[in-house]
Amino acid sequence: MKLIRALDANINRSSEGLRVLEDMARFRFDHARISADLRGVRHKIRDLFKDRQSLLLASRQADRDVGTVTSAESMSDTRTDEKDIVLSNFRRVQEALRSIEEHLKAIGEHKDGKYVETLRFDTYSLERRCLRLFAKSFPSGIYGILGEKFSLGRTNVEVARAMVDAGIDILQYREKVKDKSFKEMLNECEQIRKITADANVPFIINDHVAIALMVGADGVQQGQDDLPIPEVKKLCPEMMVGCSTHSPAQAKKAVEDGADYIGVGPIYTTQTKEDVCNAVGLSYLEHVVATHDIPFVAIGGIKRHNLAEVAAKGAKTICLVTEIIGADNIEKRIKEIKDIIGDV
Ligand SMILES: Cc1ncc(COP(=O)(O)OP(=O)(O)O)c(N)n1
Ligand SMILES: Cc1nc(C(=O)O)sc1CCOP(=O)(O)O
Ligand SMILES: [Mg+2]
Repeated sequence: MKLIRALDANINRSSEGLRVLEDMARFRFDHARISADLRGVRHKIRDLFKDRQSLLLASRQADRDVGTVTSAESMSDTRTDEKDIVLSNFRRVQEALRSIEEHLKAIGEHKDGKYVETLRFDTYSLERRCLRLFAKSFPSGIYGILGEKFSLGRTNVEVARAMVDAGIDILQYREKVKDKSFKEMLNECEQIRKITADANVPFIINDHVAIALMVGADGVQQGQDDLPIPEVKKLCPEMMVGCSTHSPAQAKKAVEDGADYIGVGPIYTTQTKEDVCNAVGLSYLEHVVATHDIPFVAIGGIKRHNLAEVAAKGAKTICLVTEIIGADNIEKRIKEIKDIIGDV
């Protein structure tokens, strides 16, 4: 009976921890999928013991639990940091599942013990997914975009390395060279993923959702003629999904669709993008600043000579494509840009 009592306590402990995590994913991060997956683990534990409910209840003797004093005096009630709450609840759940596993084995229920072990492993990957939610914030500063056509003969990987070394704040892989295969792009993105991950620089992939998933990118960029944002969010629930917009109506729709950030442009005339619409000017930027809370990046024709006016309008993240990748000395160019932004 004493072993059953330990099982009962740990089933409750794991369920309580999972419920806290579920609510955190659901209400704090609006993340339906992670919340549902956590609920799935909780239900699987309950289902495993549903035929043993009366035995578990009969074993329960909370008033005689020698551990209640210690747990009431523990530091858990002083936790305030959200990440700390997530981490400690995962610990709690994993320890409880481990205890359930061992006690099931001790009463000869090896198969069930093994099953609980798989649930514990599930919680490790859920923990990684939850922690990524805290990292999903859009940086301010310089947004760099790669593209070999404009890189003066340097490879995307070489340019990425130079940009990261110079302190780029966020980097997008955008390769429009027609004769580059998916395999080649994947290979480049794998290398750039490593460079950006080591330097803690968010890495976004333009257009190609599959490549973004395969390399574990931090985000994916979609334009008006690319995939619908709600569908991409379903495919990449833990990534930042950026939507390129060129008008107030498109910005409104992107926000409604659940984009994590929007591109706002082209502010000035640009030759870098084919079939681009006319420059929208600073007025569209002003509209976004005045109307929306969503993070955004100003883009299109931005150079050193007009950068200050873009920043002065309230753009906190600014993208310069050819001004950076077309520079002979990328490190020097990024430093010049940082100096201009720093002065605004
Ligand atoms: C940050 C950012 N903003 C806008 C775009 C343009 O995206 P899209 O309209 O899909 O055009 P292509 O880049 O695919 O030619 C972007 N890539 N990044
Ligand atoms: C890729 C892209 N998207 C744009 C948009 O307005 O959506 S403008 C653009 C190209 C910007 O390049 P440059 O800084 O060299 O002008
Ligand atoms: Mg696109």
